[in-house]
Amino acid sequence: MLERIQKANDIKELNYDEMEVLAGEIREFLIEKISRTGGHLASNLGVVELTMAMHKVFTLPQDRIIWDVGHQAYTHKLLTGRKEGFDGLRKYGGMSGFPKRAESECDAFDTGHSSTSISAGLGYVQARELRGEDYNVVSVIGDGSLTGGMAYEALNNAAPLKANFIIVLNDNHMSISENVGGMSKYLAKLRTADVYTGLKKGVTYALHQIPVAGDRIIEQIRKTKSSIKQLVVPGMFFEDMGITYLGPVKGHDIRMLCRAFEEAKKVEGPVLLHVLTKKGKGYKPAEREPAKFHGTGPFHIATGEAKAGSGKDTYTDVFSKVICDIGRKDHEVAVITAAMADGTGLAEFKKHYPARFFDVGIAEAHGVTFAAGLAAGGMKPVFAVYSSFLQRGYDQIIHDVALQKLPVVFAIDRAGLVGSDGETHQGVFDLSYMGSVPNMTVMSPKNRWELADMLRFAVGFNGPVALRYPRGEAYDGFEEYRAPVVYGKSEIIYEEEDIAILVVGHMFEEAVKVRRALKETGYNCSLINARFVKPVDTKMLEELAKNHKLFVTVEENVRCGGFGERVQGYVSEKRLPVSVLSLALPDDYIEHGSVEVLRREVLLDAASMTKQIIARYTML
Ligand SMILES: Cc1ncc(C[n+]2csc(CCOP(=O)(O)OP(=O)(O)O)c2C)c(N)n1
Ligand SMILES: CC(=O)[C@@H](O)[C@H](O)COP(=O)(O)O
Ligand SMILES: [Mg+2]
Repeated sequence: MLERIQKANDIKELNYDEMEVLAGEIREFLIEKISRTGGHLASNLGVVELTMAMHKVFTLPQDRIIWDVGHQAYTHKLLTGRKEGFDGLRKYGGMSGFPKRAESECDAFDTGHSSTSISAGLGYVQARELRGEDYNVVSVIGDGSLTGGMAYEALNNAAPLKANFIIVLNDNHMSISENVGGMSKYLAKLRTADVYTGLKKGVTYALHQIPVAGDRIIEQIRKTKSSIKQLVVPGMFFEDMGITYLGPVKGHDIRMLCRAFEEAKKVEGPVLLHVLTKKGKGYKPAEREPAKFHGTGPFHIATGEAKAGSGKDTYTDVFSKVICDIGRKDHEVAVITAAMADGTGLAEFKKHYPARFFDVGIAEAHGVTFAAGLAAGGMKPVFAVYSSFLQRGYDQIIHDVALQKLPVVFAIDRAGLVGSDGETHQGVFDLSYMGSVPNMTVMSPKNRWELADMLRFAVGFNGPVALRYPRGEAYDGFEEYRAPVVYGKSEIIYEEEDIAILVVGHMFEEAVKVRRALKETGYNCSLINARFVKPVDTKMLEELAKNHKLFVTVEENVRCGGFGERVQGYVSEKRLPVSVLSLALPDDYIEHGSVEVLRREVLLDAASMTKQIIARYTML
């Protein structure tokens, strides 16, 4: 069947029996391809039938499907003529793992971060109405993504709409790990609505049989919060807002899904179609461990075991161990994650100290202010969060944390280039956005030992601290360089003259190679581990300026607002007699690919940096 799908809408030629065969083939295809390339397996296996039904009922690219997060859009890519792209999935120059308008006209909106789909869909709907156009708009949001505040802002805004807008709630009761919170509980109730409704109808009937008193009881219940109506009409939360609720629908039954979409199309106004799916459906290891197969590297299909892995600790592993140790000794330390307990390494803390572990859902902005509240209440909160997701909390960082000088530690994981997730996930802005906040201290470790030392320093510090470290294996070189962390002080690794490399965090490993290459070519070169990006160690700059002609700053962050600009600013302001070469990321978005390849592309690999330094030095 898959052979018959060459382009968008080809699926319309298949009957339901053929579609069922196709669903099986798609699953086989996805498992086979992702076992080689890695990718988001479990979520994609869960939406095979849902995607097929949408492609059967709607016509692309006229109709617009907006995928929340977009990590589950693989079947959509397959059905829109991108089968060949799967060999290069998430590789440099290859197909993205997320929807991209630049990749296909069938991708209506670029995503990667969660909870945006209803807002974007509503925007499309209003544009359609204003321009007098005629097409369907379907936003597909998962139950995990429905924990994000933006989704509610959008539902609130969509409720009074008079025109058709279809919101699909893909409910597999999982975020990356188990979903959390009140809405998740509510959805669990809706999931069993059939049984529940039947039961309540029975209760109502029985009450009616009681002469006089029965009717009174029903009336009473009607007035209370748990009214009969609430019990017999599933989806009341949505209905009461003015959003038509349809469902729950079995998400692996193609016929039923198609019927439900046909119904949804007829509704005048916003309609929420509640679809129940199973994460990892059709691949036993993923069904058993959906969190492990949410995003996976290459694996052996027969066992589900990972193919690669050096066995070395990642920076996340180091953070995980140290924060547990800190939490064991200091009972005022509490940790927060925004639905990334596994990814940030906080799952271990949860096991040992569940009362001081908080998963706030995919709600980074709330997570920041919640941390501020914890700090104001006397706790020492550590919010472990990916760099790109923390972008969501910028105002909260300023307004709720830094303005009040509250001691919140931001353990910023996935800082720098993250690789195959691409533009939306590269953690390349945090030095700029954190550095621009008054009262914020910004630091980054050169190796695993320094991450441990800095984390202890940060937790003991009386003010907000941003501690950033990257995805991947922790560098374990230079263990002997472990001078105590002192506020605002950098660390001299090699002291010479002429050229001084001042490096931020994990780029240290690359800078060591650069210095070696420079030495081999006959240059003198000092190497300074910046440690603090804010405040910059200006005393050190003054000292270095006495016998160096060139400062080279190295950081995996955009140049704009980064460490290099801070150093350059100080040098200009004080008229220090040195040139500054800032090696950083360009003012651009960086696509997917391995970190190694991407660094070469942006000239932040050791060889390219060495060349740039020599070129600049020779010009002096
Ligand atoms: C703002 C933001 N925070 C965190 C993430 C990481 N993340 C990606 S998918 C996901 C879970 C989404 O759950 P759900 O929407 O239910 O989709 P499912 O994987 O269950 O299909 C999370 C937390 C993200 N993409 N964006
Ligand atoms: C889709 C999404 O946002 C996450 O699944 C992300 O891909 C996780 O990245 P890591 O693999 O770095 O944990
Ligand atoms: Mg889910």
